[in-house]
Amino acid sequence: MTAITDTLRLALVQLNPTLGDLAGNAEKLRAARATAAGQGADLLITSELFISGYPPEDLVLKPAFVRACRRHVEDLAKETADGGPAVLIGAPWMIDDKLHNVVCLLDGGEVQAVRAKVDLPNYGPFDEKRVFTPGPLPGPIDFRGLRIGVPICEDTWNDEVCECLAETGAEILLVPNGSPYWADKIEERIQVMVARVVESGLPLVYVNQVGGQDELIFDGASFALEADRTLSIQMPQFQEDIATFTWKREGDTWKCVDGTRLPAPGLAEAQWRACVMGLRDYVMKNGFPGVILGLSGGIDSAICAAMAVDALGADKVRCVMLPYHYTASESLEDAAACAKALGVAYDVVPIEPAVSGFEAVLKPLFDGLASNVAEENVQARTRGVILMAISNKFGPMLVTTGNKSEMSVGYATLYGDMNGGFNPIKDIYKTEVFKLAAWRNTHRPADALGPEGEVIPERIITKPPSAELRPDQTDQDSLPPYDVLDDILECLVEREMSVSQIEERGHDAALINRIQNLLYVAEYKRRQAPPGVKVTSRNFGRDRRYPITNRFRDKR
Ligand SMILES: Nc1ncnc2c1ncn2[C@@H]1O[C@H](COP(=O)(O)OP(=O)(O)OC[C@H]2O[C@@H]([n+]3cccc(C(=O)O)c3)[C@H](O)[C@@H]2O)[C@@H](O)[C@H]1O
Ligand SMILES: Nc1ncnc2c1ncn2[C@@H]1O[C@H](COP(=O)(O)OP(=O)(O)OP(=O)(O)O)[C@@H](O)[C@H]1O
Ligand SMILES: NC(=O)CC[C@H](N)C(=O)O
Repeated sequence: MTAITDTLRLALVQLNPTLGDLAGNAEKLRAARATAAGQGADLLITSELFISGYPPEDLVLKPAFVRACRRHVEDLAKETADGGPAVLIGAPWMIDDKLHNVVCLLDGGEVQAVRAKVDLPNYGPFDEKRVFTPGPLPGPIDFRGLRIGVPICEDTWNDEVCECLAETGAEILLVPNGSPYWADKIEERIQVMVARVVESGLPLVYVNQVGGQDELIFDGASFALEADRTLSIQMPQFQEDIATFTWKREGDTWKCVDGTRLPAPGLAEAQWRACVMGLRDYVMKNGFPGVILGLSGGIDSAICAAMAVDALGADKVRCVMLPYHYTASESLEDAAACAKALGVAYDVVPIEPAVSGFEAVLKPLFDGLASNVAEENVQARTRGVILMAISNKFGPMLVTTGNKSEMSVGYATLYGDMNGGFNPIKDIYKTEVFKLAAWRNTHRPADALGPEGEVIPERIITKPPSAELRPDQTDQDSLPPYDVLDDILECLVEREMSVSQIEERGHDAALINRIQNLLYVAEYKRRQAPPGVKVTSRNFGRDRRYPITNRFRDKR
């Protein structure tokens, strides 16, 4: 092992670990280390809590799990006796009977140093104070003569830890992250990291996890900032990568001399790829052979089918059209055209006999009563029963297709179209669904498994949305136009604005009050809804945790 005097070959390892698959994650690390060794690396840096996967949530409250994580890290440490690259790897770790979120330096056959995370995030999707104890303010770690500062993710979102590392002699900041994606997150991260570089005067290397973990998407996009704030490395977004770069000592600072910068995708592509990655990893990591979904000829199921094909390939996606009396002939044509464009298996299963059966059974109870939402919901639930039967019989997971606008106002039937295991568009408002569908018809991301060209027939995008649960129904019979609804919802959900603030944007006060009421009342439905991909700064699920029983209404 040579001392690091003037040159450091540093491998940035952004990989997709599977939560809880300790042996699998350790194997991934071994393979990455072999690759990095081939690239001449002295040191590998991986993402936060790499051995367990991030975020492990309450799994770390199980002592057997924490012990197993440690065993795997100690085994990996022994393997560094081979004189190859050293490793910075994260793990849940007991220190003096307290559980910490740490990074270990593995080198020369041993765990050379352990650093605990100081700043435990407890907002938005994060809940770390619940399970971890904060560590003391750290000093640098001596790595073969180089003093490396290793703040862990949230430690860099405030100034204290990096300042302490700089004051105690760190020469470079190496930051393992478990930083979830949401729209415009790359810019947010870079802004925050630039502030740390300016305050500390140190170069900073930022390595993030890749992959979907339940609701959260980790988008990689690791990067490095020079001490003068130059962005010298930008790694790919939504993709695993291992890349080794050379850092040279220049005077009293370190500079990357061979950095490369890959352009990040634009917002539409990023949102699409996040939804696709979330669905793919949910399905694959939970061991499903594929997915099924009800394809209605409407836009929500069409976009979900396209995302599923991009995620898994057409041979793993089965679509079922379940027509009833109110299904327009255009819907049958559009669903068939969409299935054909995507190249998926497609069945038509009329629900009339099953709905008639329910009506006959209910007749003695409902006799003489006008038909209403009860009968409408029987249609949605009949579809749900049939789709779940296919899922049970053949094994694929049912994809749930409700967008964020519908999830907000409860415009979906419990145990009907809310059935399913996972929802790729749960955090996408309806107006964005239209835009993304049009975007995908003209763009195909490099890692998409679906075809080029129009995958969502134009008429599905242009016709008025309808649940087709009664004659001539459209969504706008009971909801305002989606651009109005979505603006009000975004103000209420993402920005927590008051009714009077929203009114100042030009919306009608009575309408805002009605939407607010629908939003609060639908909390019970959201608690029973399947999880889905988070792509905004505030999703339903991990982020927004409102009470179900709640009499508060903001009044103008
Ligand atoms: N706080 C609470 N905690 C627990 N349960 C609660 C509850 N409040 C009501 N409930 C129960 O929930 C049930 C009512 O909910 P649910 O049965 O779902 O029915 P509901 O919400 O009354 O009706 C479904 C609505 O979604 C619309 N929809 C359906 C299907 C597709 C689409 C679309 O285009 O995407 C739209 C449909 O037009 C209708 O407006 C009742 O049994 C009620 O007792
Ligand atoms: N005729 C149908 N055949 C198959 N699936 C259906 C049918 N009608 C509804 N579904 C399923 O139920 C979901 C909710 O459908 P609905 O038509 O009520 O409203 P939506 O939210 O506007 O969805 P979409 O835009 O997909 O029609 C659909 O996305 C689809 O998965
Ligand atoms: N794991 C963490 O500490 C992540 C927190 C950080 N603010 C982020 O979103 O990137």
